[in-house]
Amino acid sequence: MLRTPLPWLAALLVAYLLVPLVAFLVRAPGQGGSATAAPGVGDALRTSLITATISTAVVTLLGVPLGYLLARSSSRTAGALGVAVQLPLALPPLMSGILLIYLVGPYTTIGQFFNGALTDSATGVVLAQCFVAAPFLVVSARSAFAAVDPAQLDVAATLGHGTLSRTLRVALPIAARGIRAGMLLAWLRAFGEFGATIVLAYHPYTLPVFTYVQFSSTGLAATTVPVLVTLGAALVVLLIADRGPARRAHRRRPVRLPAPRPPALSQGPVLDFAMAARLGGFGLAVEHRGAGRNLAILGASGSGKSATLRLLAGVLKPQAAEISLGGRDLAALPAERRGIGYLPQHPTLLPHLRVWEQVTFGVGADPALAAFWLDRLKLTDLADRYPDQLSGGQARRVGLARALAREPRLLLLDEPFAGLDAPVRDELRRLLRTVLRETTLTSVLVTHDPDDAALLSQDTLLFADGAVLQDGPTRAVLTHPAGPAAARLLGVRNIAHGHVGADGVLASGPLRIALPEAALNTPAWQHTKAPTAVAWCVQPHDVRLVAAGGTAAIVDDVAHLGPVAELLLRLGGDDGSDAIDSDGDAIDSIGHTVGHELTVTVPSGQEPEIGDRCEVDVPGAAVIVWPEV
Ligand SMILES: Nc1ncnc2c1ncn2[C@@H]1O[C@H](COP(=O)(O)OP(=O)(O)OP(=O)(O)O)[C@@H](O)[C@H]1O
Repeated sequence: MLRTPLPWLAALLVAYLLVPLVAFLVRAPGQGGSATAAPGVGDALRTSLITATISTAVVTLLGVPLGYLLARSSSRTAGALGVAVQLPLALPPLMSGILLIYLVGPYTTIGQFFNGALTDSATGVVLAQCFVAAPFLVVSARSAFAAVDPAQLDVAATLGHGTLSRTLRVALPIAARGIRAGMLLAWLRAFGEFGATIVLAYHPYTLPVFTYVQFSSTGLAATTVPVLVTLGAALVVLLIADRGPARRAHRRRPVRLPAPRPPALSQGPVLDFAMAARLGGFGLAVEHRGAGRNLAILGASGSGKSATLRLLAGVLKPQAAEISLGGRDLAALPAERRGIGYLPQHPTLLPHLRVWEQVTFGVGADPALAAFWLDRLKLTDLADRYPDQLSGGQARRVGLARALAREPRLLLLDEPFAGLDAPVRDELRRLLRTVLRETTLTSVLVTHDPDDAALLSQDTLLFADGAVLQDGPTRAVLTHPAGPAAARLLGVRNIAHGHVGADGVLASGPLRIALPEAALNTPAWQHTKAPTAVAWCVQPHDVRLVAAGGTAAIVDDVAHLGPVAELLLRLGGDDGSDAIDSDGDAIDSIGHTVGHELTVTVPSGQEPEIGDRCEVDVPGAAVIVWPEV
């Protein structure tokens, strides 16, 4: 028994559409004699086939650019235009014909210019068909172009392709399926057009007009042949369209790779930039003065990391920008002339190209160099594959090979490991580290993971809400974050508030930590006077469990993380001292006996049980303190 009414509803519509056809086909043989009563059917068929094909060609030629422009523009004019061009769909075709009379009728300027040849002629038939069929093509083309990922066009720009080349080699092939569907609809609509045609061009007869004339002069029986012919022609076109282009892989020969050539090694140029941009309500201002060749940008989601890369790539318009790469000003150049390799967040391989065609897609890409990178990135065996035959990690590697095959001066990588599982991520990270070391490439890597920064950069820039929090050598940034927000971005677990007394002792909840002289001998402390309100942090692996002489704590949780166990300790036991939550803000402990929480890691096997009492020591040398502002 069917549990849903959906099949019934669908079956009802199918029956409604097909039963008249079946009834006609059942009765048609009995009216076979009427075939001789339709002597003009051949001419009408020819007229319909020719005019429908010409109309489809015309609306395709004009409608594809219109669909492209409508899809790419978000202006109000484009929106209004998009609605207006669909008007013929809403009008009864007869009225469309009447409207056309006002444009090309024999008494209009255009009509007189052509001596009335635009009506009652094959040209008139084409004009009528174009009017009613064009919206089908425009709407299909617009949706097809709207589905093209703008990042694919951005990447093509960074690969050296100008506007026309991007349209023809990226947007058009990707939208081709939708455009083909639109062409089919337009052809069928033109082939079946009656209302506008009969007003604008009664002669020469098209099949629908011929059928109508037969019906009104001789009766139903005389329509059998024209209806059969119309059905046959439409069926043939539908079958041809349904077959589509032959499966691409079967048509192409296997790729023969040229002998590989390694990249020429030269010292990577120094990158400096200062840029400002506005994205809707989001403002971005970022500056970096490079020391190392490889920069990592770390920041929370939505902080402006990808926007920074897009500004560097030249695919996002800045309010102001200075970008100097080895002393050369990039900001004045369009994306296609910046000589940049850009890997956006999502793989942006072109669905119609095989791996080999992808990696040689860039303008000026050297096939020998492409072959080298295919080999180095372990892609040689995949050279014949299409993107939908690759895994996520393989697709990222192809994107990387494509960027490298043009020998870029600067490589921009937007979260290249996002969404990959741990082994694939580790392999790709190792490969990338090797590539950066071997090529002396200058690079900017956007990531959420401090480990990526540690492995793949010499400089790190921390980012929050569109502004720079900290910029400096990676080792210094990772070990000495400039403030609690920077520490939080780097994944530091124990961040809290407290006071440093004149004796240099940090008091925070029940903890008393003697700070070394060096911790307070920094520029940040020069204008402060004890006792000073501070924020502070310590890494879990720096905190020690001690047998005696430490701060009392209770084990609240134990997580086993392979070689180490991570403990969540509640400090102060049950003495009711001020509590500090995990974000570092003091919270009222009235009614609770919760102490200051601390996360600690110990070698696996040495961890206590949940609920155990223990004592902890926080070494002053491992603590970072920042005066509260
Ligand atoms: N085309 C746009 N129009 C309006 N706002 C935008 C546009 N693109 C990005 N934004 C906004 O700009 C801000 C920064 O976006 P961006 O993509 O640079 O963030 P991100 O740091 O890379 O984040 P994630 O790590 O999640 O990728 C976000 O608030 C986002 O909503």
